[in-house]
Amino acid sequence: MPLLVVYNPTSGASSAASLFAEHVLPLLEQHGHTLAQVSPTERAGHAGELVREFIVRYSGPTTVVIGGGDGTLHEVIQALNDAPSTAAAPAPQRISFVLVPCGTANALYASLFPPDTETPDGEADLEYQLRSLRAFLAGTPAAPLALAYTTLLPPPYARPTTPPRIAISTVVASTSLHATLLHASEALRAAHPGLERFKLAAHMHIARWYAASAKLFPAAGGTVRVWDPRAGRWVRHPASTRTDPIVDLEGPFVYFLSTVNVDRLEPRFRIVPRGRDGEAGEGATLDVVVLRPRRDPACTVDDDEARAKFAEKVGRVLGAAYEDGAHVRLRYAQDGTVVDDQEADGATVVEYFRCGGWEWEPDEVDEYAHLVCVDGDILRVDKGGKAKCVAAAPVDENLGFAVYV
Ligand SMILES: Nc1ncnc2c1ncn2[C@@H]1O[C@H](COP(=O)(O)OP(=O)(O)OP(=O)(O)O)[C@@H](O)[C@H]1O
Repeated sequence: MPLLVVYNPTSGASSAASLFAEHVLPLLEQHGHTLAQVSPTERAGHAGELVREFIVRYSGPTTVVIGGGDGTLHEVIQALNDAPSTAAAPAPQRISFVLVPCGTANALYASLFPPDTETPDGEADLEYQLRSLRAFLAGTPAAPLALAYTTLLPPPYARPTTPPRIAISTVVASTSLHATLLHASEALRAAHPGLERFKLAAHMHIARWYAASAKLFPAAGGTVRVWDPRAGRWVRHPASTRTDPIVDLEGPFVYFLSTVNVDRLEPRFRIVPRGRDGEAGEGATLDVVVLRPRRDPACTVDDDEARAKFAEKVGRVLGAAYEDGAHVRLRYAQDGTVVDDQEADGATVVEYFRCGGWEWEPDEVDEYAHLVCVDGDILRVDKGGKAKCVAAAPVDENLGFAVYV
């Protein structure tokens, strides 16, 4: 099978070039692999172009050794999906990735290879970075990746001129705080190349509420489920029945984030702690984490003071996500205090859903509610439009994307 090596020398701490020259390429050669092509990316978008050109030249199943973060993988998958299907294009084949994590967050890699809890942040050792490569060298079969397809729908009164673009994620599709902070964090990249830029951006926007409504759709043939921390299992959402399975969520929202394939967005930020525990036979699903201030019994008005008070609770929730996903256990006491106590009377602070898809309809007046993040790319819903996201799994083992684990 032809082997393409692509790495993004600018991702994360800009260490990909030396990692590949000193370790990745020598290891591949020592194991007898012939490298059909080795290409560092030269600009944004280049990784996708390189992989597209490669599979036109070498038709058939392909393995790509990819060095970068989640954004680099996203670019490749997006470019392959956007490629025009012409008679001259090769028939689609499975593409398998060897991931070499060189990015800032490396959410997919950290989820596939959860870091040792004893290892301090930022001190992942070389052997840890080579685990997907070692799996490939050992001949382990690649595991299929689920995908999420996000579409921006125009307002119902608009006459569509082009078909809506579909954005594909292997990690995250989000709105609200997460989309806003990813948008804001890009401006901080030069000054803060590490993970701290996400915390800085979160701090800047943590008191913002987002005016929107959302719907959750079940996975094929099922119902929308919600995590019950008392029972320690998924249960049917009370509003989702076999005959009427759609769950409506009214805003305002603070957090609305959905994932596939992952249980964390950074090595320690385990925001969807059940995200790697798919259940057999349930098809492709999304894990969705939602924070809505109106669930807080102390949050009865909407003014600056209420938002500032709720922001403290948001900080507590996001902090608990760094404690092995403890945020999904937090509940409100009667007075709105956030407690880690399953005997507390109130609702869970976080709503943690498992579903097949969602739809997000921002209020026209709320600019920030129009932002959608798809694996780090920021999209904007048209005024009067909606975003829709659905989960999908490869239909057979010869198609789609897979990763060596
Ligand atoms: N040679 C290049 N010069 C500048 N930008 C590049 C180059 N090659 C790729 N890029 C861009 O760099 C962006 C960031 O890469 P990537 O997402 O892999 O790293 P990261 O953001 O540090 O990691 P993560 O997404 O895991 O947080 C990519 O979206 C891509 O568009």
